This record gives sequence, structure tokens and C-alpha cells, in this order.
Amino acid sequence: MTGRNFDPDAVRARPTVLPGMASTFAGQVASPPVISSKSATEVRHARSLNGKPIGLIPDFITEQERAALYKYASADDAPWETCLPKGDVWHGRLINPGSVSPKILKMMENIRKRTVAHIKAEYEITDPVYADTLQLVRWRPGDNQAPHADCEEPDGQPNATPWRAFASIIYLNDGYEGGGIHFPDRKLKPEIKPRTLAYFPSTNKYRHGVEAITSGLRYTMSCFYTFDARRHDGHLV
Ligand SMILES: O=C(O)CCC(=O)C(=O)O
Ligand SMILES: [Fe+2]
Repeated sequence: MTGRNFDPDAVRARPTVLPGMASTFAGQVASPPVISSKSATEVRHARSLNGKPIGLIPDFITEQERAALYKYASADDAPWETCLPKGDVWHGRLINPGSVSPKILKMMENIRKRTVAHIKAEYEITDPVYADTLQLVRWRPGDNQAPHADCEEPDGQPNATPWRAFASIIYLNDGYEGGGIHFPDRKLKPEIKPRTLAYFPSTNKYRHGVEAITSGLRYTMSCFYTFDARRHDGHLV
């Protein structure tokens, strides 16, 4: 699963809520106050989740939720952000909480709460978990993501989002070709249906990529979670 299918730049971590972003990135929520004095080295790391299974839960959201999120994201006037530079692989592909309608935001927060509860139980996590990202994402023909880990570089060095502990993705539609999520080191390319929840820790043990979309549009609701209270995105989990 290497080579021509992937644009190496497309591996860039999706931008999230970072200190100072609120003024320049319309649609991002303001940075939450620092509510922890723990230093980065004291915060629980994603590595503590190595060995936990990749979760794949069909029918995790209701058809009503899926249809509402899909309708919202696929509408002609959906508020895809245009603040990132045009050359950025994520330009025009993200809807952040600040630009979502109140009804949709409530639905997304509710889904995320259920997602976190599910993952905490499955992974036997009793520590507080904070959400760092809540986004709708679109993948157009040609969009792809090279195999990557969400918190570290291939050599184990921290990447641009080293606080991430695990991710969740909810798939909102079919009717596109390509776009399979796959875990090359595990030779795993799960069958994904609309309404499926996928989740996995953010380390190199869970390297994953997204094959290029070859036709149609792929929509997801995508979240990252952390044990670091300083990265809390201000929306409830
Ligand atoms: O959309 C997917 O299936 C995975 C996305 C992903 O890995 C990421 O955004 O880091
Ligand atoms: Fe990822």
C-alpha cells in the first residue's frame, strides 16, 4: 500500500483547535482555558493504549443521525472552511464546530459523547479524556492520506499533534469509490458501511492511511481525543 496512490503531503495532520487559532481561523472555537498544571511529560501518552484493539462498530449512529449529518455536509451551502491556505491538503475540506448550525452541533456532541463512553469502556480507560477535534470532513476525488500515526512520526518522534491518544471516525455515506481506510502493517482493510464507527490509538502500532477517492465524495465525522486537559476543544465529551 505505498506509492502512487498517495500524495506524501497528504499525511499532514488535520489542523485542530490550537492556542491563538481563534482569531485567524473563523469557525474554530476559542482556545479553552488551561485547566491542568500537568507538564507534557506527566500526561498519559497514547503508548499506554498499545495493544488495545481497533474498534469497528457497524450501525453505531442511527440512520436519522447519519441522514441529518450527510444532508448538512452535502448541501450546496455547507460551511466548508476556506481559511487554510489554498495549497493546504485540508483546504475546503473541514467543517469546524464554530460554523455548524446549533442543531447539528448538538447532534455531533451527543454522538461524540456516546463514542467516548464506548471507547473508554472498551479500552478500560478510567482517566479523564478530553476531545481535541470535532469535525465533518470531506474527501473529493484524488484526496487521500498516506499511512501515518496520529501522534508520532515513523521514527517515534512526536509529530505536530503529539497529545493525541486515540481517534474516532464515523462514516456518513456510500456512493463513492476508493477511499478505503487501511492498516498496512496489519494487512487490514476493513469493510466500512455508512453509520460505522472506527476507532484506534494514535501510535505507530496503528499506522493507517486512506486510499485515494476515485469517484464521488466521502464524508466523515472525525474526532481526536487526548489525556491532556490543555488540548480540550471546549466542547463537551
Ligand atoms: O477518514 C479516515 O478513514 C481516516 C482519517 C485519518 O486517519 C486522519 O484524519 O488522521
Ligand atoms: Fe489518521
